Formats: sequence, structure tokens, C-alpha cells
Amino acid sequence: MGLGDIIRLEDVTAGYVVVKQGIKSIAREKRVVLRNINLRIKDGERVVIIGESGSGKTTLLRVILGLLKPFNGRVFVIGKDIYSLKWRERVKVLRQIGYVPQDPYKALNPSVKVGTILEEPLEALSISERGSRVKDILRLVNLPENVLNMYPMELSGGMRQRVLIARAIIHDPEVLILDEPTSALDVSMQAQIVNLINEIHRKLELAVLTVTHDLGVAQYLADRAVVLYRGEIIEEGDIDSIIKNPRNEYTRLLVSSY
Ligand SMILES: Nc1ncnc2c1ncn2[C@@H]1O[C@H](COP(=O)(O)OP(=O)(O)OP(=O)(O)O)[C@@H](O)[C@H]1O
Repeated sequence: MGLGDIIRLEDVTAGYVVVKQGIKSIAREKRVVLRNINLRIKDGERVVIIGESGSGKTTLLRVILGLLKPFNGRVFVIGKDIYSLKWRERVKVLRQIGYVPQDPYKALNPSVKVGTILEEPLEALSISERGSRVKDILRLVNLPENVLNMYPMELSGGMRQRVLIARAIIHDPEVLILDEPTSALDVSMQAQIVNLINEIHRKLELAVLTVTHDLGVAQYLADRAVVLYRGEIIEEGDIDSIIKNPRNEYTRLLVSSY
């Protein structure tokens, strides 16, 4: 394991166990979605995973987030093999990941005020420390303080996305992971969120891993890109050279339709 790896996947094969019910029998079958994935996110690096719908992007995130144990291979987060850890230890290590789920309209509990949502990850701090941390983060994500007393439903999609990003980084993790951060937003809002993510990367000096099917977003949010196709990494490297000079046939197709 090299110095400075925040996340590292070694030969990961993962998927789901599906239950097939026959007339007289029930059979469990392994459905492999990811094959032999080797992936490394270094300290402070911006990496984007590009792939079409069904390529396994969300499954890959579940594996990294400690939610889906691979059939084979190992997953390291800040140097710890997470699936070999006891649950309590694993939770502690996984706090180094800030996660922004896919849909800002569905991801926030509608009956909880924004202030409570943001304080939740800060339970270890005193009340006054929490308050000042919340204020700092609101400033960083460019939200006014009056949102603290509002419910998610009262906010626009872009504001909800800012709340989700704020919640993900408020406890100062080492890496921010975003699942399709712009796909539910209109075009002008997409640019603002992309700029915000880059600003957070600069100011907090954390690694950023973004999953997207949008090459435009990928170009703005990454130094390095990994192309996932049918559960396998088929190409990876510098995002601009992948776009200018794709080596794999599928990547060429992806770039030509962009
Ligand atoms: N809980 C599950 N049980 C069985 N199969 C699943 C499950 N979740 C996902 N899959 C299958 O795994 C494959 C990859 O799905 P995944 O959601 O990881 O893809 P994705 O690239 O994130 O797609 P999208 O962009 O549409 O979310 C799909 O064929 C999907 O049907």
C-alpha cells in the first residue's frame, strides 16, 4: 500500500446475491456486477468514474462506502481493510468519507430541519463548536443562515444539493464522494455546483471522487478519469487525454457522442 492512498481497491469482484424462486425450490445465485476492479484514490486527488447507466457505478460506491462486501478482493480506506474490521472500527474509518447521494430531492429527510441535518455528524463536539462549524460550512457552500430553520421541501434543488454537500464535509473527512452530483439539476445550477465542488477541493484539500455519465462534468471535476463498462475498468488516465485520444472502442463511442 503506497503512502497517501485514501481509497484503494484490490482485485475487487462484487455484486448481489439474487433469490430465484422455482415451483418447488428457492435458489440463491451470485450476480457479478463488478469484475477485478483495481482503483486508487490518492490524498487530495480528483478522480471521476465515468460509465453509462447499469455499468456498476453505484455498486462500486456501495463497496467503497462499506455497504456491500465484495465476493473477492479487498477495500482499503485510509490504509484499513474495511471489511476485515469489526463494525465499530469500520464505522470510525468510514467517517473519513463524506458522501453525497444521487438525488437531492429524495436524499434529505423532509421532516427534519436543515440545522438538525447539519449538526448530526457533529455529535462529538460541544454545542458552541457545532454552531460555529455549521456557520463556517454554510458560508463555504454559499447558503444563508436562515436555511437552518427551514425544511428541505422549502429549498430549491440547487440549495438542497448545497445542504447535502455541507452535510458531507462538515466533519472534515479526507475524501468527498459524489454520485451524479448534477444530473437532477438544470444547466445553470450544474455549473454552480461543479464550481462549488472545486472550491471545496481547493479550500479543504480533500480528495474528490465523482461518479458521472456526463463527460462535460467529468472534465471540470477531475484530473484523472476511470471508465467503467459492464463492470470492468476499460480505460483510465488523464481526463483531457482520454477525451482527445480515447484508446478503447467504447470510450471512443462515448467521446464521439459527447
Ligand atoms: N440490489 C440489487 N440486486 C440485484 N442486482 C442489482 C441490485 N442493484 C443493482 N443491480 C444490478 O447491477 C447492475 C449495475 O447497477 P448499478 O446501479 O451499479 O449501475 P449504475 O452504473 O450505477 O447505473 P445508474 O447510472 O442507472 O444508477 C445493473 O444491472 C443492476 O440491475
